[in-house]
Amino acid sequence: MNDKPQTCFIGAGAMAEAILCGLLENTDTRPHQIRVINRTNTDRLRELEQRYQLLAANDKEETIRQAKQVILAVKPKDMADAIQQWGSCIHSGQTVISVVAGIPTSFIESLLPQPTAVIRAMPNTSSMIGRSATALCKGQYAQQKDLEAAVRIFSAIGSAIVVEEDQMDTVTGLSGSGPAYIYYLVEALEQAGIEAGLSRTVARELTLQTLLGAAHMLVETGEEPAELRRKVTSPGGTTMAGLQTLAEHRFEEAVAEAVHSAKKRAQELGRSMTALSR
Ligand SMILES: NC(=O)C1=CN([C@@H]2O[C@H](COP(=O)(O)OP(=O)(O)OC[C@H]3O[C@@H](n4cnc5c(N)ncnc54)[C@H](O)[C@@H]3O)[C@@H](O)[C@H]2O)C=CC1
Ligand SMILES: O=C(O)[C@@H]1CCC=N1
Repeated sequence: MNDKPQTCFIGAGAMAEAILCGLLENTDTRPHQIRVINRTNTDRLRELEQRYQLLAANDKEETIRQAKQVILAVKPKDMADAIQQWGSCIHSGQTVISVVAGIPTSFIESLLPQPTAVIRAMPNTSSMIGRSATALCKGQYAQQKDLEAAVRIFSAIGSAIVVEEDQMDTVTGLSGSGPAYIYYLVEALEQAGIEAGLSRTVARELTLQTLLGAAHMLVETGEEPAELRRKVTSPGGTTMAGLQTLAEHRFEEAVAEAVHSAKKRAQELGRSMTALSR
């Protein structure tokens, strides 16, 4: 068995786990081909290694050097430190894939010792079950084949779509953060059901199946969401009353503002990093 790491994660948090779990479940990547490195939390590393049967990265520098892909999955504020700490082990024969919100490929390239292929990706936590919506773009040294290899990785954990880098912050606000908006909606629906007299179990079951049914309707019928919404809404009926209340509470504006605020935050994170490196 060739024990050389194919993929080395720098950062052992929720996102690294979601991606590695997806890779193991949905591709032919084997546990011995993955290594994970973090800063200090060895308990967390042992937990991931045990849970997914990974080999430990005993010599961290050598592990990074040997990996075909290095996936950067640290918090944006830790990015500069992480690249300073590990960047000297990264070389031009590798591809660096960053899932870090807001951080431009040019920033990563500028801190690496050699011109290196950098791919920026924005997945979401549904990678855990092979259902991420990921958008990707490439930096100045990455070739089409590097982008395609990254697309293959993320296609294995959901859908993967290539965009221009100037769209990545918008993507972050929409599909990177998106699962949280949906969970918030689920919480709100459930809570409303409970307050109106349903048991928690009944409210949960009805909410989840409604969410799943609506998602499948969108995918399987291919109809426009507005058209599907129209079909639920009988004139003078119950849905119309509910939708009117949502409109009165400026539902659409609230969602648009949420995406916009998340995008703005991604831009701020990017700018603060770029300023730090000057
Ligand atoms: N959570 C999400 O839904 C998504 C997160 N992202 C991005 O993924 C990145 C990671 O997010 P999470 O996994 O949620 O964060 P997290 O806080 O759960 O994990 C971050 C990990 O980085 C490690 N770390 C920090 N500094 C390090 C260093 N110098 N060397 C090695 N490891 C270091 C920490 O020990 C920790 O294990 C963030 O940049 C975020 O923007 C992207 C898409 C979705
Ligand atoms: O909240 C965050 O910053 C990360 C990026 C996209 C989703 N979660």
